[in-house]
Amino acid sequence: MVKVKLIQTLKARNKLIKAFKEGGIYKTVGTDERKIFPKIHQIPNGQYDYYVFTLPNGVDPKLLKKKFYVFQQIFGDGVYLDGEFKKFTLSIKESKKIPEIIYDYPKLLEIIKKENILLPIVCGGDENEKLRIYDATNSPNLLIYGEPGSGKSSILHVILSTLIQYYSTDQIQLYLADFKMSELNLYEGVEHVKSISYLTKDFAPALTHLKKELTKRGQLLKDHKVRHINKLQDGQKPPYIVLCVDEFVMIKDDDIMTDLLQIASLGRAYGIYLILSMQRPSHRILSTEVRGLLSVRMGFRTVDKRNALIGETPGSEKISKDQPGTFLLNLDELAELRAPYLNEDKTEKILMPYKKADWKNHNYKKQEVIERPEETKQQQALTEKDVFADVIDQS
Ligand SMILES: Nc1ncnc2c1ncn2[C@@H]1O[C@H](COP(=O)(O)OP(=O)(O)OP(=O)(O)O)[C@@H](O)[C@H]1O
Repeated sequence: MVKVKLIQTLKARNKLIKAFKEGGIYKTVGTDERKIFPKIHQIPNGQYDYYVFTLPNGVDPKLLKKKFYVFQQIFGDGVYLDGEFKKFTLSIKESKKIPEIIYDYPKLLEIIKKENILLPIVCGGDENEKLRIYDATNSPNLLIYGEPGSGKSSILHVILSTLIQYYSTDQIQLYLADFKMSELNLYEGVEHVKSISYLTKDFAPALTHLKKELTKRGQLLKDHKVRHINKLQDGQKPPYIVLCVDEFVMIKDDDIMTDLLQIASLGRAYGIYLILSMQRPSHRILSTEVRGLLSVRMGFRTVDKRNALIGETPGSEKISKDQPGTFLLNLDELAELRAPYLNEDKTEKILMPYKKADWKNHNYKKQEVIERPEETKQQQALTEKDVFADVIDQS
């Protein structure tokens, strides 16, 4: 037994030396150009899954970054290097290899009903293929990010098409924005969809409409002396609204951003929920204010550790390219999941029965025309304080 362990340790050590050799990570001394490799302090064993080593004086630490691909070639995609000047840790993460998850609506429905979920956001399955669905009425605003090809579009189809199948048009309305003009056009014609904006100039009026809707809903809650639309009786309850913005980073207009944040900050009580998707989380776009509003993150494979940290799913940079659709869910705690896979063709088939020939884009405008004039006058934005100041909480 001891002998087996010794052989494994030696093998692991030789593997790292091989990487040092192939990457030229050593210094040479003497006329015979003897190689001095980094000093290895820790080797993966049953207890640790990482190496610790220090560079000999005179070896440029930048070399490690430059030759990182050599570590990847030898240890695989799950390898990760941490350290700055001399001491480094090389972690070897065995990917959990969650098998591909088939999109199975009846199975999802069973879970939604069993767990009594009001606004179901489907996430995916864990290594035991146990499916996770959370309730957006508790965790209202979601951020999805990851590099191209990591599985963002597929999860959006999973989330949206589940909501479309689960709810009638009286129960949910979707406002979509697709600034890449590539992912969401297949939702055109679906009766639940009120608006699909491909340009920010079309999106601004949709947000203005939603702000008016906030005001109306605020008044409704005030009139009924309740704090959440779920507390209203059936028949009084307005539909849930899901606002989904793909490539949210393309919003360069400050006014639009302000409107979006206002909707997100008040949306929870009013039944308006936000889903944002982007490739690379950055501090510029994810300001402290935006981050404070996001209650859930789905971090698909990110280009590097920095992006993963900004998004708040540390480790999503280590997700293997061979496992598209795998992501870290940050909701209470971090969990590794794989989304069910839905491509465009399958989504198109699911959506077919919900498409209407007389569908018009931005048809919320029609709603506004039939609004009574005294309602339209009261359009200044309400704050939560305005609405609840004199309300006795009956919730
Ligand atoms: N959940 C999944 N399970 C298995 N494979 C998946 C999954 N999601 C995506 N894939 C695979 O990865 C490919 C890319 O997925 P997808 O288009 O969703 O990525 P993306 O992050 O939206 O990329 P882009 O930003 O370029 O649009 C798909 O064509 C599919 O082969």
